Amino acid sequence: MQPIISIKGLQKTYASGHRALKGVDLDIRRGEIFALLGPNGAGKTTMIGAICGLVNATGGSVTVDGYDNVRDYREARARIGLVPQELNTDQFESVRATVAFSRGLFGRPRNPALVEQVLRDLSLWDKRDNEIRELSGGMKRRVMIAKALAHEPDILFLDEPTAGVDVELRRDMWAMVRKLRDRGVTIILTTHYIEEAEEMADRVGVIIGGELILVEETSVLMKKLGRKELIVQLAEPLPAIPPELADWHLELTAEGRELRYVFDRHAERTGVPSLLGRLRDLGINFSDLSTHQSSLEEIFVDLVHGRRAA
Ligand SMILES: Nc1ncnc2c1ncn2[C@@H]1O[C@H](COP(=O)(O)OP(=O)(O)OP(=O)(O)O)[C@@H](O)[C@H]1O
Repeated sequence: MQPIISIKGLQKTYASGHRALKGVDLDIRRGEIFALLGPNGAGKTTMIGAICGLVNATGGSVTVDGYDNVRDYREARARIGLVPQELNTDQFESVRATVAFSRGLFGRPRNPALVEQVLRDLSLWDKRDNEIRELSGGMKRRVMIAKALAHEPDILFLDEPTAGVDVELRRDMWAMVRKLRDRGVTIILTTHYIEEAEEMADRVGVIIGGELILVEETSVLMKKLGRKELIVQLAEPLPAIPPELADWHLELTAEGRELRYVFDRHAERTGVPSLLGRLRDLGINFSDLSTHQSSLEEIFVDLVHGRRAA
């Protein structure tokens, strides 16, 4: 199937000279939930802006459902709903009018029943006549989503949808995202949280320093990220790893005082009990054991180094 969004060599250099996107290639599949994961300043918002035509790319191209997002801007943009990180709406307007107006902006005919449905889906119906400024922060976020959905887009972008929201809103947000996906809407969200990507996304892209360094099915990525390290502090230093321990592919560090074993924390058999049993059989005593789970930051660093080495 033809991808719904096709990004080729996308570049953005800001007037300051900062290269926020360094040639990104990516195809978004029709109907998937795609999470763009990366630390602060990685280029996530710039990338969304460049796809939606809000940021002028300095190189490359983007097609949305076959429409070039510069040449055929209106056609491309009409297919996209965008929920930005920041609130950008008239604070004195009512909730219902805001959402209905947004539909009109895309040249869609009036459809009060649809606006009602969108407001109900987002638990905003009771607030329909309130002015935006009277709403709580969480409610305002919901309005931004309603606004993005008012013209029935095929693609929804959510820029850090759960940054600073409470548990209830987060849960509602995910329920809504799943419902939209079931209706065939393609969803692209940005996040700092690996757990969020794990829970929600079909695929994950990792962006660092303006480069998309990895795109992977979530299940495959989680396997890679599930690596954990066991460190065995030895009572007596070893000159070398005994051949009887070859199966575990250990590393001997700290001048022979530590054995390091990397395992998959999701695996049914981690190999840890058998390793400890074998150490005992070989008469290798240890003074302490500790485990270490890679943090997202370390994983990012590893990915970047791995890429440089390659
Ligand atoms: N208008 C601008 N002018 C100059 N530099 C900018 C501009 N907008 C963003 N940048 C820079 O481009 C880089 C990428 O910013 P961007 O907002 O895309 O990152 P992000 O991954 O969305 O970060 P965050 O997770 O913090 O939202 C950052 O270094 C940022 O300072």
